[in-house]
Amino acid sequence: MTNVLLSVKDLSVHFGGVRAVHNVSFDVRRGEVFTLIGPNGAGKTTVFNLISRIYTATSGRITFNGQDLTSTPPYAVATLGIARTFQNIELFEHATVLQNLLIGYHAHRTSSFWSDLLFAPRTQRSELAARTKAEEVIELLNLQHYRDSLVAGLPYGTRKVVELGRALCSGPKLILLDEPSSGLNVEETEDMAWWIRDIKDELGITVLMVEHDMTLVSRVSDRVLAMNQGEVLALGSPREVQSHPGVVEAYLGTIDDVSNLRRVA
Ligand SMILES: Nc1ncnc2c1ncn2[C@@H]1O[C@H](COP(=O)(O)OP(=O)(O)OP(=O)(O)O)[C@@H](O)[C@H]1O
Repeated sequence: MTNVLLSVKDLSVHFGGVRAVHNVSFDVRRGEVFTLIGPNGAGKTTVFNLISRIYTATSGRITFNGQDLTSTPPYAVATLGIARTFQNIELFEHATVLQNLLIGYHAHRTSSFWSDLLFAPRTQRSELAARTKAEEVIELLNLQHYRDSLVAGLPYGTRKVVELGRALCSGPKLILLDEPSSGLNVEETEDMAWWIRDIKDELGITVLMVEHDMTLVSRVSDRVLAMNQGEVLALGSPREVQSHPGVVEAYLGTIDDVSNLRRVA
């Protein structure tokens, strides 16, 4: 088994005259936290949309766990073991936390209409497994207090954790986190750093993250890829990338490093 879980090679997508992503290549290794940084409009979310197959690449190749993703339909991407959270939280607002987590478990599994209708042993086993997984995630993310609360009534920071939980319930090999700290205060961002570490260390899930908060990036990332105007600027440890002259210039042009960058959402 190769050490590389996700491989992106010479990836490009152009929208009319906009080169949103241009000749981008990187590998994400199994078990690491790999983070994409870059100023607004750099192409980070577009890379996520290409991996999730929401967008189709103009050229290039994406390989996940040895399988070519380039022409895989979006629903099949999830069944291969890729889960995702969004910049704008996507949950069922009028369902409880537990119900959202159960949906997260079932969303990417196939089931038989007759088996479900008759609540056959196979369906019963699946329900039990879903419940066990949801409880495991509730425990991991400390959501016990909110298990039966409607999502609509929860504070933003808690909803963000529930969305993370929903993604974890699908049992992914790779989780894509799109700006996990956006909208969170400093304390909630610290908690998020703990969850990301736990996801990696306790669950062994590989994390690919887009993030603007450089404190969070430095705390959790094994490697960082900086992008600007659709292209790769630098790749390395958080420290190496933050002090890379091209990265500093892309962000602000004058400061010594980008460590105090925290985007106001
Ligand atoms: N569907 C689309 N149609 C046209 N242009 C697009 C589309 N999606 C993205 N773009 C353009 O591609 C460029 C990269 O956008 P993208 O959202 O990937 O940047 P980003 O690095 O994620 O920025 P941010 O940090 O602000 O979220 C932008 O110029 C954007 O306007």
